[in-house]
Amino acid sequence: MALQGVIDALKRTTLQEIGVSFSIADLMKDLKIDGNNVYIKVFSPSEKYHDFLKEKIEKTLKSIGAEKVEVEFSSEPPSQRQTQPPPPPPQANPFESRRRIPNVKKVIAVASGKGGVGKSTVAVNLASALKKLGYNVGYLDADMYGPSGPTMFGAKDKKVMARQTPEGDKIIAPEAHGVKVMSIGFLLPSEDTPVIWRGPVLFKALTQFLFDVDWGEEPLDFLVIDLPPGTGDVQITLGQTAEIDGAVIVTTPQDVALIDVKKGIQMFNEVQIPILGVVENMSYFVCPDSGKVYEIFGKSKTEEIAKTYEVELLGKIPIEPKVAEFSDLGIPIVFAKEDSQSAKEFINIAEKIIRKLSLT
Ligand SMILES: Nc1ncnc2c1ncn2[C@@H]1O[C@H](COP(=O)(O)OP(=O)(O)OP(=O)(O)O)[C@@H](O)[C@H]1O
Repeated sequence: MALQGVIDALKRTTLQEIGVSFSIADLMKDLKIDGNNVYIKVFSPSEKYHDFLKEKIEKTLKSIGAEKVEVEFSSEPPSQRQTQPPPPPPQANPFESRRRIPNVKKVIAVASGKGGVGKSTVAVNLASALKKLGYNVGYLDADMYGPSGPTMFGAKDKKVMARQTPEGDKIIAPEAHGVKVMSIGFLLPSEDTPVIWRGPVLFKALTQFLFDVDWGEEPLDFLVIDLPPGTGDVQITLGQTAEIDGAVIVTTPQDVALIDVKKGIQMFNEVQIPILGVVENMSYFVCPDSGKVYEIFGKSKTEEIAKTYEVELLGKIPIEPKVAEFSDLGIPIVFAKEDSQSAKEFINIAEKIIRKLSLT
């Protein structure tokens, strides 16, 4: 089989079914042809798509005469240095197809390596703090598996409307506390509906969420995206499809959470999203009677980790029962109690992020 014929066939094999605009050739890291036998290595960070990609590659190559097709996967994106096959086409890096989210100046993703560390609380209050500082802000709850944003913003019962535009239908983001809010939670029939997102459906829903929301007439200064916990498909899809200006990683001082911080940092480096810094949540508790500070989860090692990975520790949020109480009432602490320690910390963190992003 001729090398060029194989490359051409792989270039023609697009992956629109899973919502991406590149072809198999764009993902290719290695290709060897021995008679009618083909060995190919492709970039695919998520195992979920391995069966789909393998089947697609086999079908393509067998249709042009291959007998044996061996497919291997790599989580490393194709590099510029590869010598075999010949230099990739201009679109070789999957991150090059990233688009800017329309009508948004700066996009911030809030992530955590582990569930339950207060990522949504931080994302909601960061958006609120930016609003309080005078910016036009949107909040996108991309936690497809457990959307809590609408509750925390007191926006659970908001109706979501759509409008037709020359670029297609747009979902209009309702407003809560002056912040434009969008969440998959708005589109589910009830809070208890289990959402089972499988590969291609997830890609499509997330892409729509990222690009088809009407955030209002004025461009947003900041869009805060609340990611699901962990380092899975949503994060990778986001990294491949949208231009994110910076990521914030939320953790708690426990060792187990910190292990996941390392994973989070590595993942953002892999998907080439700059890290703005780490926020340590539930850092300490101040006894209201004595004013004594208790480090409930033990001595924090977040600073050490941040130094090792050369990321900034943006701030430490204390455990304050009011944070949870107001969250349940649908009023972010930044709006509900601006003199609380947590609210002050959130404002400090927002100011640091504004400074960092205005430099990029
Ligand atoms: N600093 C804090 N002080 C007191 N309670 C807090 C604090 N931060 C978060 N909480 C509470 O902890 C719980 C978990 O927080 P949250 O839902 O923000 O976590 P999460 O990391 O987003 O969780 P998940 O990964 O499940 O989406 C909530 O009840 C929240 O109100």
